[in-house]
Formats: sequence, C-alpha cells, structure tokens
Amino acid sequence: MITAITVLGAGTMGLGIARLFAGHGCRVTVYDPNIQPLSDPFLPPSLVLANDFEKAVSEADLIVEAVPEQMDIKREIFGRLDKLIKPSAIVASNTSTFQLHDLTADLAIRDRMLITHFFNPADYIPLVEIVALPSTSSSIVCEVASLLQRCGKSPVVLNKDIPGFIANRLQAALMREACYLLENGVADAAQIDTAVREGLGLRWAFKGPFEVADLGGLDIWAKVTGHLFPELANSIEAPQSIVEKTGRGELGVKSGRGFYEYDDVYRTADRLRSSLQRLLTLKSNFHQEG
Ligand SMILES: NC(=O)c1ccc[n+]([C@@H]2O[C@H](COP(=O)([O-])OP(=O)(O)OC[C@H]3O[C@@H](n4cnc5c(N)ncnc54)[C@H](O)[C@@H]3O)[C@@H](O)[C@H]2O)c1
Ligand SMILES: O=C(O)[C@@H](O)[C@@H](O)[C@H](O)[C@@H](O)CO
Repeated sequence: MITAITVLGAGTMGLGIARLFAGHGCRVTVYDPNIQPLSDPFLPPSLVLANDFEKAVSEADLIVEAVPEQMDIKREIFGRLDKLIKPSAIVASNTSTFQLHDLTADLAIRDRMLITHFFNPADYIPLVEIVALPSTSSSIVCEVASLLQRCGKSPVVLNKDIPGFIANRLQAALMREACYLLENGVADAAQIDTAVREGLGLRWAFKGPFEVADLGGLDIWAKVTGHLFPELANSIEAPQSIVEKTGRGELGVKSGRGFYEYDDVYRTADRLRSSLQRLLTLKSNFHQEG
C-alpha cells in the first residue's frame, strides 16, 4: 500500500502532484535543491519540504520525479535512487516526451519504474498516462493505477512505450498547426485560442476525436482529412514563435509574459483551477445523466 510519497522537483508540476496526494491522505515530502520557503498560498501546510535527498527518498513507497525535461538530469537522479530506495519502492517519472526504455536503461530498479504523465494543473486534470516496460510487473502498474483512481484520477495505461504518449502527441500536432497559422499571419494568438476555447475544446470536454468523427459522419471525415492533410504544417522543428520568446526569457505565466502578459502567477493558476472545478462538476453530472 502506497502511503509515503516523495516528489522530486518543486516546480509547476511537482507542486501540483504533491498537492493532489497530500489532499488524499498521503504523507508527502517534496525535494528540490533550489527549494525556497514556498510562497504559493494554495499549498497544504502538511507538505514536508526537504533539502536532504537521501532522507527524502529512503523511506518513500513511491517517488515521483518532476524535474526539468532533460535526460541528463533525470538519469542522474535515477542513478542515485538506484542505490538509496527501499526494495519495494516504485519510481515514477512525469516526463512529457521521453521513452521509459531510455530513461531506465542499465538501472537495477528499471522494473520498478514507470511513467506517470500528469497534466497541468496536476491536482485537477483527471488524465494520467501510465507507461510501463514489458518487464514491469503488472502488480506495480495496478498498484499505481489504483492509487491514482483513489485520488480521483482517470489513468490510461498505454500498450506501448512511445515518445509523447497519447495526449502530448495530439497536443503537439495541434500546436504545430496553431503556430503555423500564427507565424503565417492567418490569425493571432487570441483568435486561435478563441477557435479552440469556444469551439473544439468545448466538444472535447465531453467527446474524443473518434466520437466527434462518428457524430459528424465518417464519409465527411474521409473527404475533410483527404483534402486538408496535404495543406497542413509538417515542420519537424520547435516553432519559431515559441523558440524566440524562450530566448527572450518570455516563458509564459511563470515569467509574467508569454503569448500574453500575467501579473500574478498564483492567481492565474488558481483561476484556472476554479474554472476546472466547475467544469468537472458539470462533467460528472453529465455522465450520471447518461
Ligand atoms: N509544465 C507542464 O505543463 C508539464 C505537464 C506535464 C509534464 N511536465 C513534465 O514535468 C517535468 C517538470 O516540469 P515543470 O513544468 O514542473 O518544470 P519546472 O521548471 O516548473 O520545475 C522543475 C523543478 O525541478 C527542480 N530541479 C532541478 N534539478 C533538480 C534535481 N536534481 N532534483 C530535484 N529537483 C530539481 C527545479 O529547481 C524546479 O523547481 C518535466 O519533465 C516536464 O516535461 C510538465
Ligand atoms: O499539457 C500538459 O500539461 C502536458 O501535456 C505536458 O506534458 C506538456 O509538457 C505540455 O505542457 C507541453 O506540451
């Protein structure tokens, strides 16, 4: 039974994951070498903040890694965990893009490692994608999936270890096209966001792409995809509009400026959490009504 959880990385995702587990009765420790007294007013007071790595991980039943998306940093951490954790402990990575096979190569603990890919904000978005290796015992996958279900999540266990899993591949395909439209002057960021927020996104809260295709008629979808696929963006580089902003330190909400301007990180994130809470209540009523 997983009760003691250590989250590595106190950034956007690590704190959301910590908030989720702490809110569902787990003992949660957060480790970050750059830890400062956390000023986020929405963090539960029960969180233990640690700056001693060995102490933070040695008694944990589950260690969730949420450090930057860099293979060298993640691999260095897993190498240290290999020697420090309990024989029964499970290690989960929140990577957005890497394959589990590459993250875990040559580690003694690789068969106790998984990907649990949460979505921002991690304490509100129900989806968590789980990836395991063929050699991972199914009892570990079941244990982590049932913990997530107890915390109100909707885990999806993938059949294959593939970069970007399901949702990030879909999201990246959409973002490639959104940046193409922006960079080619077809529409600005606000117009593109409106098209998703007021159109596609509303439907996607209740129906996935295959359900939407069935609803529209597959004969029409055959025509639409056949006509449009040759017209779509197909770049294999990160979009210029995002790379340029990153180069200027415009990182989005956390730096106060991205595609838009922000004056308060915590308030911006909290407003999204409140809207999601209302939508989730509505969605649950919708499913109960059938
Ligand atoms: N931001 C998102 O929307 C999102 C969503 C899902 C998954 N992810 C993935 O989650 C991971 C974390 O992303 P994030 O957005 O929270 O990043 P972030 O930059 O907000 O936070 C990363 C944190 O890790 C800390 N850190 C750096 N080295 C460390 C180490 N050796 N040990 C412990 N902590 C360390 C940093 O100090 C920082 O606080 C990445 O793999 C990312 O791809 C991000
Ligand atoms: O959207 C999310 O929360 C996730 O899909 C993340 O993994 C991902 O890093 C995105 O923020 C960017 O694709």
